[in-house]
Amino acid sequence: MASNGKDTAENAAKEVRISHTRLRGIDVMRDPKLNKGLAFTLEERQLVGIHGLVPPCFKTQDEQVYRVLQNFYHFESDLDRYIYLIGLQDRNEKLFYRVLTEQIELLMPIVYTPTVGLACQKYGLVFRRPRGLYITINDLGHVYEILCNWPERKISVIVVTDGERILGLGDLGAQGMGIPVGKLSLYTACAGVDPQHCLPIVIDVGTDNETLLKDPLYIGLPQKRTRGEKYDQLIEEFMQAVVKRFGQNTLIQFEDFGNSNAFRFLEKYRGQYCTFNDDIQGTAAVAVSGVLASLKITGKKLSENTILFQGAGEASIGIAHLLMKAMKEEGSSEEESLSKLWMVDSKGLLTQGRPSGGLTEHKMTFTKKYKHMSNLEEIVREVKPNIIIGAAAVPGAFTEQIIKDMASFNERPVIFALSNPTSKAECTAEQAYTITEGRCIFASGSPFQPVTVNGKTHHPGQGNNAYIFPGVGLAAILCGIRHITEDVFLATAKALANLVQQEDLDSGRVYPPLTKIRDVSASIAVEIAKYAYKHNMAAHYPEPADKDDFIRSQMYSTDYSSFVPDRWSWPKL
Ligand SMILES: O=C([O-])CC(=O)C(=O)O
Ligand SMILES: [Mg+2]
Repeated sequence: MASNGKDTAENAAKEVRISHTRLRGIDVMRDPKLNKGLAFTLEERQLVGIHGLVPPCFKTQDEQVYRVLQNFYHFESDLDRYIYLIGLQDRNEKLFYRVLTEQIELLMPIVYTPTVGLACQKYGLVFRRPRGLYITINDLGHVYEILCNWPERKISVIVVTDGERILGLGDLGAQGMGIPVGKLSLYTACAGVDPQHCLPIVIDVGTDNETLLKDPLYIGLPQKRTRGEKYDQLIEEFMQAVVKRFGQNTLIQFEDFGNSNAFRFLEKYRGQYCTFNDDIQGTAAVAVSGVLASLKITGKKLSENTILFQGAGEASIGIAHLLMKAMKEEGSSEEESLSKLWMVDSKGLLTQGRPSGGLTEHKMTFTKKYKHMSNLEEIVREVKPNIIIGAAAVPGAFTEQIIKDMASFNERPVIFALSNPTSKAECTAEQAYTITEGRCIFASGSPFQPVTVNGKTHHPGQGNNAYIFPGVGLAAILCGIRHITEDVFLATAKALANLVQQEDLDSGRVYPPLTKIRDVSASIAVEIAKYAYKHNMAAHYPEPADKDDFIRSQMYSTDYSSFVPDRWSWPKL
């Protein structure tokens, strides 16, 4: 794997990275990609003309990391920590990624869920420097020109949102920008995708959030959402413009779109572009992986489980379809698989012709010929699931009674409270472990602290798509995968489940620890690369013989580059 940037003799002996730039003087320090702060050597300070602009002392990157962490701990609120870290990202990118990579467990809850959710809600206040690209409905007909304004020419991955369903927090309009920014930080921290090749984008078509519309600090178009044909035209123009500007192989990740748009665009674009929807497919892969790993504890076959979903939106529908695929591989018929998957939405159990209505096409697949019930506690008692999955952002939906009942008809009940951020979780880790007396297999979308019950400490796993998109994306970029199929996500779910160790299972975790996420993402990328070449899905040739070596060698290094005199790239003085 790429070096973690420690300033050791061992690293010094490795290749020296060289910065080529025509910038000189203060501009070098103002460029976060080049800036090294106090780590510029005396020679470099003289060479680029910043001697005297930096205090006369020299620090290693290790020493800088120490200072960053001291600052980090000094702040009292997570929002302040978020602002500090984004500030660091704006000043010194290598240092930011070095700290994020090394301290992923500590910092991921800040740059990602849950704090990023709060940051989006307060984006007007948090806003310092713009990051990412804003394309509005008023730019219809000019999207390509806006993409051309982006300073980088080579872009490998775009995360795009229209802000309509930010985590479980609802419509945050243009303030949803925090999400693509956070997701792309993880592309780099978890999978080593060069930050220069990442582009966060907000499609701003307005917001229906009345509070934001009245908020003088709101950063987006202060108008109601444009929907219908004009909106679709903008998305269509955007997709075409991306390919025109950055090429056919640019990976476009849809993130936090509203339900019907998310499904529509996935169907429309999946066969045409290199694209996926993280909330449908990424979440599906991570949840299915958790379920597959849980089988190692329960000793059951997948198809022997009855699975109940609280929610019938992007996540639940995506998970259910991927589970069906996995059950099919196990030998179950479609009918048998469907009989194991039960769904509840805000109007109750999905039953055929239910009086409360509200059955969209996607939900229809999962309706049962069954009496109609609307109370989740009642439904749980009736259906007696082995696995219960919450993904509707209804905090507290898994009541004490539900958790108790799950523990009464299962030796090891599987309880996944996947809604984000933490405030939207269906139950807390503490509730799940204490009420089931430590017997449950628990995972949550946002992080929870370990819980000790009867002297045994349980480490809840984080069933978050962060385990999926960086690795899948890295493989897609490096192999030039044309279209990302459902099979890729099933292969990813299996690859992730296979990385779960016995010691993880023993500590109650159906995911590898977050501290290993960089290695996990690389391993997933290797598996997907093998899969892609085997199934003729990769456009980049020649096929690398040693995919492990190839993938890991391409990962971004957080080591500083050196500035050396370069008679070709330096202007005459
Ligand atoms: O961002 C996250 O933590 C997971 C996710 O995609 C969502 O909740 O929408
Ligand atoms: Mg999302």
